[in-house]
Amino acid sequence: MNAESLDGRLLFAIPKKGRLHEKCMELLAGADIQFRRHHRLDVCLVKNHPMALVFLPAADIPSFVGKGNVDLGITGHDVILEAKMEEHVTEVLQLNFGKCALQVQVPEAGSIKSVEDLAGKRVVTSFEVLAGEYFSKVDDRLQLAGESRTKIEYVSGSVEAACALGLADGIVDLVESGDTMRAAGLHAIATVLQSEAVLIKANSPKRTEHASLINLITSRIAGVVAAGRYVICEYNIPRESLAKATAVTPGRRAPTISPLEDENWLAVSAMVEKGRMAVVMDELVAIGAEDVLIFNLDNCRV
Ligand SMILES: Nc1ncnc2c1ncn2[C@@H]1O[C@H](COP(=O)(O)OP(=O)(O)OP(=O)(O)O)[C@@H](O)[C@H]1O
Ligand SMILES: O=P(O)(O)OC[C@H]1O[C@H](OP(=O)(O)OP(=O)(O)O)[C@H](O)[C@@H]1O
Repeated sequence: MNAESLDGRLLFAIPKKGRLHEKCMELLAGADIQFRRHHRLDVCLVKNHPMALVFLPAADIPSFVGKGNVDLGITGHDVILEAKMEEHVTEVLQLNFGKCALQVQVPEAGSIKSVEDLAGKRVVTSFEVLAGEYFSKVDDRLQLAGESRTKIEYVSGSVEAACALGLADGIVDLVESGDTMRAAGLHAIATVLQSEAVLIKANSPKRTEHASLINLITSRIAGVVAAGRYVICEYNIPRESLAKATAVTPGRRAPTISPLEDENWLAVSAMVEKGRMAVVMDELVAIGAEDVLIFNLDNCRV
């Protein structure tokens, strides 16, 4: 592929590997962004839009978008702050995956119990900017100066091994399930920030002709994300219990209510947040609902 074939195309950056890659592939399919990625090629043309995908490390995406070389991107909120790009990009959508927390961790068995205990000692991390800012505030608060301030050291991966290897007294690393942390004999003593994957766009794009395509792609991706967040709940309810039942399933705008052949009963259909699904079903059954059905959404525009 040559540079000319990218002329006039919107550039959309996607994490090339790691935790966010697979979910991004699902989002692109759900948004009907069609492409064929040739083996080892990191740029590929989209067949059904004037767009090209660029596959990049998640950590590099904020600066490509922030500098306007790339128009749209998907990456973690954490790496946007680590790259100091929060004023150069707009987080257009939260994508409801890649959820994790950047936490200060220390050996479970050791004598360090708090951030104040750790201050002034050695901290190893892949997030040297965020860890540096965090401990700089702690050091200021404790009035630590010069050699007494916390020493932050960068490593690019396997951060959790640093304490066992004698390189660090504590680490700052991402935690999702906590399995990695526990397996390394560590526990969290503070949270620096919460993160999830986000769709970002350039605040100062090099090309301005793509605004309407950016809006179209954003709305398609928003539809796929919402489809993963909601289910459709349908049930039958005795007419006299309708008010109680619709208080449990108010829907996004309002529930759909249809008559049944039996005039004492009504059918209700409403969108429900996936995370509330089991509780909603419990409550509906307790109120007298029958035939409670849950349907997943493939896609939607809400
Ligand atoms: N355990 C996790 N759970 C959820 N999201 C995560 C997790 N680890 C990382 N992330 C998110 O994914 C982003 C990229 O992290 P990842 O470790 O996949 O990066 P990578 O260095 O590009 O890939 P790899 O680790 O394969 O080299 C992080 O900045 C964070 O936003
Ligand atoms: O709390 P958990 O669910 O165990 O997830 C946390 C781990 O996930 C990430 O690493 P990843 O597995 O992506 O590999 P990496 O160390 O190569 O970045 C992160 O750096 C932690 O090590």
